[in-house]
Amino acid sequence: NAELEEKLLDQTQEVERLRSELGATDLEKQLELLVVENERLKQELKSCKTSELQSLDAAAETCSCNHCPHSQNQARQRERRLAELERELLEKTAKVETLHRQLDESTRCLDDSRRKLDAEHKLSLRLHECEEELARQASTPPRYVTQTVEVESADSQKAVAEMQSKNAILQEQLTVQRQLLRELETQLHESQRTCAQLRTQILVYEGEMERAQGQLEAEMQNLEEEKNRVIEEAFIRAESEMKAVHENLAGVRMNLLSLQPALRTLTCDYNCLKRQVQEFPFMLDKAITEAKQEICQVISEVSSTNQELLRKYKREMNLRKKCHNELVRLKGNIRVFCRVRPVSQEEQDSADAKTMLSFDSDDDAILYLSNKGKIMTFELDKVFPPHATQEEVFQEVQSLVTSCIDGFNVCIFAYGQTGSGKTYTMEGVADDPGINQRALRLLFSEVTDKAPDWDYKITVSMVEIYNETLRNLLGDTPTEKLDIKMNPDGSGQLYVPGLTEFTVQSPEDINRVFELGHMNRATACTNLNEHSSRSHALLIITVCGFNTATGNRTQGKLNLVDLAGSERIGKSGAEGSRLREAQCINKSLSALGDVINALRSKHAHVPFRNSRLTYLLQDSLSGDSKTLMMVQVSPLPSNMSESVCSLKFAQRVRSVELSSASSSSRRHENSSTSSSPTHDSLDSPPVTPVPLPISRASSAGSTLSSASRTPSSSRRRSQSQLSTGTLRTLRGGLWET
Ligand SMILES: Nc1ncnc2c1ncn2[C@@H]1O[C@H](COP(=O)(O)OP(=O)(O)OP(=O)(O)O)[C@@H](O)[C@H]1O
Repeated sequence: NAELEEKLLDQTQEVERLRSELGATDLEKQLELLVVENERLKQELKSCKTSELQSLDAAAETCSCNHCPHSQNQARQRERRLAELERELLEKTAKVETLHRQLDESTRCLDDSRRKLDAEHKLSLRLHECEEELARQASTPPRYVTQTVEVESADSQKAVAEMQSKNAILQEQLTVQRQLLRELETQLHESQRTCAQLRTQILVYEGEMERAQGQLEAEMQNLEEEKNRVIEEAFIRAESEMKAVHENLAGVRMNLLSLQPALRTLTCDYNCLKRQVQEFPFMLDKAITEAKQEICQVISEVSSTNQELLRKYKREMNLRKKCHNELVRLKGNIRVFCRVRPVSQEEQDSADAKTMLSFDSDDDAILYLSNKGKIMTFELDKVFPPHATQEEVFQEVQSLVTSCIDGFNVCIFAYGQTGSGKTYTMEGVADDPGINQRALRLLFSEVTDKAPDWDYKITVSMVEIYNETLRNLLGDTPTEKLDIKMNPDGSGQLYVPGLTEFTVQSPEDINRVFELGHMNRATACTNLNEHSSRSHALLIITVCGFNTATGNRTQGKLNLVDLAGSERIGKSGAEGSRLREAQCINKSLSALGDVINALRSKHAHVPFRNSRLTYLLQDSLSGDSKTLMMVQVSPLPSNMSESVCSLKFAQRVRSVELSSASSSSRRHENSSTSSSPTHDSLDSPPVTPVPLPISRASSAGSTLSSASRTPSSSRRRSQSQLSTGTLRTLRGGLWET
């Protein structure tokens, strides 16, 4: 037990030593100091940075050349340096944090050691109690004898055994304590080593911080110097600028002194102007009143002049109309031109190329024809040689075309055998158009020129007559057959139900009309060339005018007709459909011949109704209408007999005087209407009696401006003539007389 006590004492002392050693370590103090120092450094760096930035800002403000690249460069360098210092500080802070963590670890170890020491302390207390117990027991008087007895007694043996067991427990505890002590010693060593390392690191950091501080101070020194220099420079510059400003100020003062008299003059002028402006409204009112009076006077003068001019204009218009009518009367209402087509390239190569036609160089109305050794002379109104251009031909017909603007009905035929150039003259080719296109364009440009005094409306219809059947070439269904009917309104006028009338409002519309007409004509047949030779093509242009100044109205109609080929196909022994075609062509051409013959012979009855063609053209063939027949002639010897026929027919037609026949014919045929303009007195303008308006939209269809009422007997006569052979009528009537 004594030995045990001794050992316990030693242990206790050792524990005490260790406790004193571990109780207040320098490490904790040093770390605390280090943290405080670190904080201080941070604060210092922060304040240093702030003051540096402030001084830089102040320097930049005072320096007027803060855009100077040198100072900008320095500022950038300083900023970089500050950023480096900041980075270093951050690194150090991180290291301090690591040290903190290590210190925490050590503190935790110390806490463990403390807990173990507490347990040891408790054990030592317990040991102390045991010792006291032992001492107490030792102080009791020795009872060796008794004890011997007692030893041998069961109680003493029990007590010894208990003591021994207690002793064993204490021994065990001592072993555990020793073990603990050894561990604590190891930990202490470890802590000491860590402490030494931390101290070294702290020393290193302190050195680094000192170095950083030194750099910072040096940097601040530099910045201070730089600031002073910049301030100095700025001061010098400000001084020089101030000097310049002073000089300017002196100049401005001088100017101000010299400007003062000018200002006084200007003020005077301004006052003067102000007075004038105040007076201006009164002057303006006065001037306006005077101007109004003058304008009223001028307007009344102009209006009286206008009235006078209008009266003169009306008188002149009447005079012009009269003169025109007189001219037409002198020239004859039916005019006949002849056009000889050129020999084509293919024909030139053949043996038939030799032309039998010749022209009079002094008279453009004479054509010579050599037939069977005889020279025949034909006198017409105009002969166009093969080299005549489309333009030259149109020049001759354009006065007729424009007369329909004045309210006349005009009819232009192209007559001749197949291939003699009728279609070329009327329709022309794409790059060299014929009379049709040129006429429509001319009418359009003329009526456009007459605006705004005249308000015109041009409408166009296209009709084909094939085998005595009328077809609407501008309609949606060109194959549909049209009929000529008496208008049910009792006016006695003819009309064509369903005939399309296209209003032309622009030059583009003209192209559209011809394209549509051509397309519709082509769709209804297999061979367009052949079909066009066997059918009559009519372009009907109506021009309605209204004079906005005089209130006059006019309506004229222009019929442009490309007739079917006139050759004697009936003699060639054609059969079937060709024979029917020939009969229909001959019927309509002979009816045309009959009509012209009747007009020429001043017959009381003119048989307009004998064919669709003459029936349709009735208003343009009678009265004061103007008719032009363009006889087309082929120059080839093989076509000579047909050319002779065509030219003879043309010469007979030329002698017809429409106007003289008009009165009687109109009496019988056109009792209800007249196609010619009315001849008024000198004072009143000519007013054309306008037939019923024709409208494309009207369901009733188109109206023909005159109607004929052929007596039934004459109609019967015409029909019988047709049935016995129209060809004979044509040849026997006009053609071969
Ligand atoms: N004055 C001319 N200049 C140049 N070529 C012409 C002239 N006249 C007619 N031709 C040409 O002659 C040919 C026949 O002309 P076109 O078709 O006009 O005759 P047509 O009398 O209308 O015949 P059809 O009765 O068969 O319709 C066409 O190739 C046409 O281009």
